Amino acid sequence: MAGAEPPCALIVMGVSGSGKSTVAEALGKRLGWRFEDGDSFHPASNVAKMAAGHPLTDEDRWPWLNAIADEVERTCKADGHVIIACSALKHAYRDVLLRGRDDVRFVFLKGTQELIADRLAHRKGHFMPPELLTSQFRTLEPPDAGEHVITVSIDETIEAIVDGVLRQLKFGGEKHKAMS
Ligand SMILES: Nc1ncnc2c1ncn2[C@@H]1O[C@H](COP(=O)(O)OP(=O)(O)O)[C@@H](O)[C@H]1O
Ligand SMILES: O=C(O)[C@H](O)[C@@H](O)[C@H](O)[C@H](O)COP(=O)(O)O
Repeated sequence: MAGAEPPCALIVMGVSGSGKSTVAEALGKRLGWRFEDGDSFHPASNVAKMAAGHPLTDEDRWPWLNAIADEVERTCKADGHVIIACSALKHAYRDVLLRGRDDVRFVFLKGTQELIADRLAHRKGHFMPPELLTSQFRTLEPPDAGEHVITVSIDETIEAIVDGVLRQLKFGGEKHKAMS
């Protein structure tokens, strides 16, 4: 079950605009872990579809999720560490990402649609149209405690969010700096 072992991978999850890329990158810097943006694992067809304002289907998402799961598996098998930003909206998606591993932890960025819509309205240079936020919330199945998830409110500064995650992970950045 996820969470029984010290993590080799963290997956920062939540709807579009919840702050996954920003938080995951900052967390990666603090931990000395490699950061990967899940967006870069999408086939071009998925990006084009979202950019045109259409939500992805499960069929669109399986290959993308499997590509991210491959990356997690490769890293953990090589005794590396990685932090990945990936929406991981449904329970079934998170199961695909985990592949039964117990050394991968999810970090759920929780916030209201109102706050996230406001952030998306100000985000520049991203393919994802803010109009897809409603469908993201409709698709979202918030993780439950059995998924060993760390849940943090996004209504904080990035630094406070990162501190909160590290506290809940029960380690500070220093100890893990050399482990990337
Ligand atoms: N805690 C925060 N406080 C203020 N702005 C934030 C915070 N987290 C993210 N942002 C901003 O919100 C927007 C969405 O964040 P981003 O990391 O791109 O989200 P995601 O990767 O989940 O789509 C960006 O413009 C980012 O700078
Ligand atoms: O499953 C999905 O519908 C998409 O993957 C979506 O959840 C993801 O968020 C996009 O890649 C947009 O990118 P941002 O999350 O960075 O806005």
